[in-house]
Amino acid sequence: MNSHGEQDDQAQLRSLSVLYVEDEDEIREELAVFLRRRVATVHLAANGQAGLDAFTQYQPDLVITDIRMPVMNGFEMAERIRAMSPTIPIIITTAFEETSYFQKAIDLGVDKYVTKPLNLDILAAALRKCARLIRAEAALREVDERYPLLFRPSHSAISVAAADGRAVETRAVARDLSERAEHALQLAARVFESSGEAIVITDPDNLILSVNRAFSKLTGYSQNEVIGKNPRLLKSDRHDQAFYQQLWDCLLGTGHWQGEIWNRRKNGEAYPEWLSITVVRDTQGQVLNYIAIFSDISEIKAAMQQIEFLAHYDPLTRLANRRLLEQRVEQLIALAARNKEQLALLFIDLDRFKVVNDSLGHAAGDVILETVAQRLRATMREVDCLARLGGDEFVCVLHEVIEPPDVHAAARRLIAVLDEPLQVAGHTLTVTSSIGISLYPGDGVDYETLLKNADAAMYSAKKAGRDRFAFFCESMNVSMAREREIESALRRALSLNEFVLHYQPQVAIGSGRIIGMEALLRWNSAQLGPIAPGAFIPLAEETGLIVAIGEWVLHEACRQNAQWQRQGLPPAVVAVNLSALQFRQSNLPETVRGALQASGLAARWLELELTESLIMQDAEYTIASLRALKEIGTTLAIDDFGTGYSSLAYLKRFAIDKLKIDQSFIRDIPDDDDDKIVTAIIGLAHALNLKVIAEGVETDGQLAFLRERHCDEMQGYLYSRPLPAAAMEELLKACCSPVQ
Ligand SMILES: Nc1nc2c(ncn2[C@@H]2O[C@H](COP(=O)(O)O[C@H]3[C@@H](O)[C@H](n4cnc5c(=O)[nH]c(N)nc54)O[C@@H]3COP(=O)(O)O)[C@@H](O)[C@H]2O)c(=O)[nH]1
Repeated sequence: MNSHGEQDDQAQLRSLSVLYVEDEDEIREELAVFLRRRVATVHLAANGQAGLDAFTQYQPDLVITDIRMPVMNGFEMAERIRAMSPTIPIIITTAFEETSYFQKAIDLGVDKYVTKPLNLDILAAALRKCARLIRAEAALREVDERYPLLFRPSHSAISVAAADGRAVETRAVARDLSERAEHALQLAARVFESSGEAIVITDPDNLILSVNRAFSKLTGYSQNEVIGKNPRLLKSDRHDQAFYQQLWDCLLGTGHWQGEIWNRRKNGEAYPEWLSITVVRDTQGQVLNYIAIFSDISEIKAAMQQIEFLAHYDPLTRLANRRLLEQRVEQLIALAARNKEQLALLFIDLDRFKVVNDSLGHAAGDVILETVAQRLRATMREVDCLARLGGDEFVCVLHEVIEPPDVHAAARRLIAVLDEPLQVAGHTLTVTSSIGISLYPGDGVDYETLLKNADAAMYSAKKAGRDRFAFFCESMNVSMAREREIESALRRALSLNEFVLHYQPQVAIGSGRIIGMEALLRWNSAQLGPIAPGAFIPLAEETGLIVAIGEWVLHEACRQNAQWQRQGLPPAVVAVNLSALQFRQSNLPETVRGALQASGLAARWLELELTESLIMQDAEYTIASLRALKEIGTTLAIDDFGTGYSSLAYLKRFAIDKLKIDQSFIRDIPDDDDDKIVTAIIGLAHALNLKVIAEGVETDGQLAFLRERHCDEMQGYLYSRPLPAAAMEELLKACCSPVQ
């Protein structure tokens, strides 16, 4: 037997339960130790009757028994066991070598006869043989169950071994199945024909005798085309000679082989199949037939490949996913450590992707991500590892003799290629990116640390204005940790009622009267203390929390303003800032209407401020959205005017009422350049029939300048800082002190 078969036998043995019946205590205990090392369970009995009881109770797979024992001898016990279980292997161990004993054993269908004193090697071989018998029996049972009565071999054999290993006698024991009925054979033949699995029966020379319909369907060969041929006509080129050699060794050694194999259909297509072959032998052990049963497993394999793909790749971009990235980076780290080289991990995050995704829809977002993946692939070397972590986050790992100048160059290349405009859903968009870079081994020696540090560097690139890259340095982790802290407190702030609004008066420059006020959000965190808007509003935007927060601001500003009006205070417009994400919510008009209805505030007392850069991002969308807001009756102002790139053509089409000159232009008045810009903005607003307000007015000189240029309104510390509601109320009560 080949060693593979021996291993199979031993494995089979390890799963078996054995009943050992022996009246001599010493021998029984000694052999029990030997058996326990080889089989799963050993049941012991001291005589035939106890053995019979144990057999009924435990239903073991194999019985080893002495013959001469008190109460009931081994033959009688074996006979009764055989009556209950005709195929169970039985090994007889005895000191008696008389022929009558052998004859009796043969009549009983005993499988092995091992003489005492016991030679443990011979007993071990007998056990292995029985294990093989059990396995073959199981395989035959399987065939038998599927195709009843058709392929059942009709023999087993007994061999008798003496203590020195010499064969004493071998005889065939018939287990004749001839009584199987004619109608059962016909039934089996029908099963054969209608089986969904392909079946091939060959003769001892392995020439095809018969195939069923499923065979023809699967392979494309008709019965006539294959009868008399060797099944190797199906052979593909996917396996070497050693594979087939092993198959045949196993088949002839154990009587059975099953496994996955690639074959070829008549049309030339290779396909994988699950093949199970059984050898049918006659009573002399001569091969009668080979029966092969197989099914096409292409679909199962394709499904498995798909699962394998999904486990390691991002289905949208077909880049490696987070799991595969981690594996690859760990391999690259090991390689770099061996070769004493550096690695660079580039963490790439698209700027304001969420805004685009929310406004243009997820299908457009997917197109952007696919385009980015293509561009990254085209820009990086084949050897570099590229992955999508999820969302709009990508990672690129540069390796093989990496020095900082190479990394600079690569990062610059990536920024440039991602900056190029792309076409999505009929829009031309520019989606910039921010890149954080960590280096192995300087910034970390394991995947987790390198990724975390590159993430911190990416964050810092974003903070520095986006569309750039940054190398990691230790201080970044500190500021990132602080931001994470703020972010987690921010998620709870609304439910904890930690937000309030302050109001900054807006004043008509001509009359000096308060005509409005800007509602400005303030957060007093129970956990972190007061947090400046500049520190949490960008975070709220990045996380999307701004939508819920912004809705709260709208409701609160309207509620407060309506309440002041009900108190009889002079009516004033309340201006509320809308963030980009809020503006892109398709239900924004409903939200605004809801806030007005809930508070009872008339729409003309609510002004919505949108930044110039926001409304110019997608001007056509803006035109429609502004119109929808305008229909509600609110006024609309463009905030931070002068910092974006407005198109005059669009400005004329936007349903706006007011331009708000950015405070950066006011700050340096008098300054030649800024003076000119402010003058031009005022002129433009008036030319377009729009009001104009200057924000950040801090000095009398600035106010005088604005008054001279006929700027309509002003807002700034000169008149008042943003005030809590109670202070603003007092100011409204004191009613409009004129500007000096
Ligand atoms: N989406 C929302 N954004 C909001 C909301 N509330 C505030 N914000 C935005 O946060 C940014 C910072 O706001 P804040 O710290 O409140 O600063 C405002 C004023 O305090 C400040 N200001 C006003 N006058 C002066 C001045 O004379 N000098 C000076 N140095 N600063 C002054 O300007 C900020 C108002 O800016 P703007 O909105 O552009 O009019 C800021 O961008 C807010 O927009 C909110 O509820 N939602």
